[in-house]
Amino acid sequence: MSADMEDAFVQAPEHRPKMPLIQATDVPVIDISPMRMLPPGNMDALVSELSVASREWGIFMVVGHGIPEGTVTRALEAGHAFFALPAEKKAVMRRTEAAPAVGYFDEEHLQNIRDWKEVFDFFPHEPPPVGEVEDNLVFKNKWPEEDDLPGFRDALEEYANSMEELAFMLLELIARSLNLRPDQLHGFFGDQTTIMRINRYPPCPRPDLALGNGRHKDSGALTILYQDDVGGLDIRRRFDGEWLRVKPVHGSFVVNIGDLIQVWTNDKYESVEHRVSLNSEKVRFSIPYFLNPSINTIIEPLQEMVSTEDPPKYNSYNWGEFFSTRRKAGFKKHVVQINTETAQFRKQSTDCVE
Ligand SMILES: O=C(O)CCC(=O)C(=O)O
Ligand SMILES: [Fe+2]
Repeated sequence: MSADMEDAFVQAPEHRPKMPLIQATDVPVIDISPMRMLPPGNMDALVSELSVASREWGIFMVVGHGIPEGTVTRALEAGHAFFALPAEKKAVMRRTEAAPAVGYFDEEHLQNIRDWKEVFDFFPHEPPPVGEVEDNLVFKNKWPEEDDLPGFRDALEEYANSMEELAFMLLELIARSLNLRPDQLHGFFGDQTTIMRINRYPPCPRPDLALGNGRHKDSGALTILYQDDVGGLDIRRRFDGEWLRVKPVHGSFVVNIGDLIQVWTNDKYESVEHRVSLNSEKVRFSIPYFLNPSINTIIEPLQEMVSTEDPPKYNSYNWGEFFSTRRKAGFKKHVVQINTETAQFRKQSTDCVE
């Protein structure tokens, strides 16, 4: 199809980016500094801003988070150094079909089409093994040798610790905005399966045909994303399906409401569909932190979020099984696409009438 790019990367015509994109100028930017004051400042305004952003957008940016710029710079520099390693060093850390959870990878297939990117993933807390079943994921990080990349692991762990603190602050704000106990969501994250990732999107000869990340919704609880100033993150506007570019805001993090919050809130908050567009000149880096619950969590709408007038819109599902299927599905192209969307657990209208 294209002389300078393999067909594996080519998106179906309806999913190709149509340039130029509209800039999303009004994605909410939320200053969370009242959360960090001792004693905490008045949070009412903050909680209601967050509620509107989560309800209407499913995505917002946070500033006033208190994370030192140096923490971000060190993680970013570590990422640059990692991808500059010789291919044979990266190959040692490569995801394998038997252990497709974390490590280095450059063949992820979101929506069964290859993404134009390379990634390094790790678990900030290695989760306990799932059990005896042979088919299960191996939860073991694959770090480079310290001699090859001095300070790499420290820089990423420092960044992950900051993200964890921020993630728990956001969970508290979300809980407050739903009139739940401030720590009500915290209990889901005991043996968390959170993943941190560094994405490197190289310049692409055909940004009109390929994507750095195919369209998707994040399946965990929350994603906190650093993006550099190149730009490429696009979100899909709900009311008309139009794709908009999220302009990078220096010093901010992008927060995505994930599918789990959508299910827990029985659709009061909704995750946002997004993707990454490419360009032919610049390398782009981003660092997502995917806050995921404990492996054996049963996911279903929270009792407090349902009523006789608003019955549960989702069937229960097991996070570990879903997580494992989704990680495995993205490992390669399948003849028949595997359904790894949270939407598969939505009750059909006939299920509701029991
Ligand atoms: O690189 C980005 O801006 C977004 C990445 C993303 O959506 C993901 O890794 O899930
Ligand atoms: Fe994403």
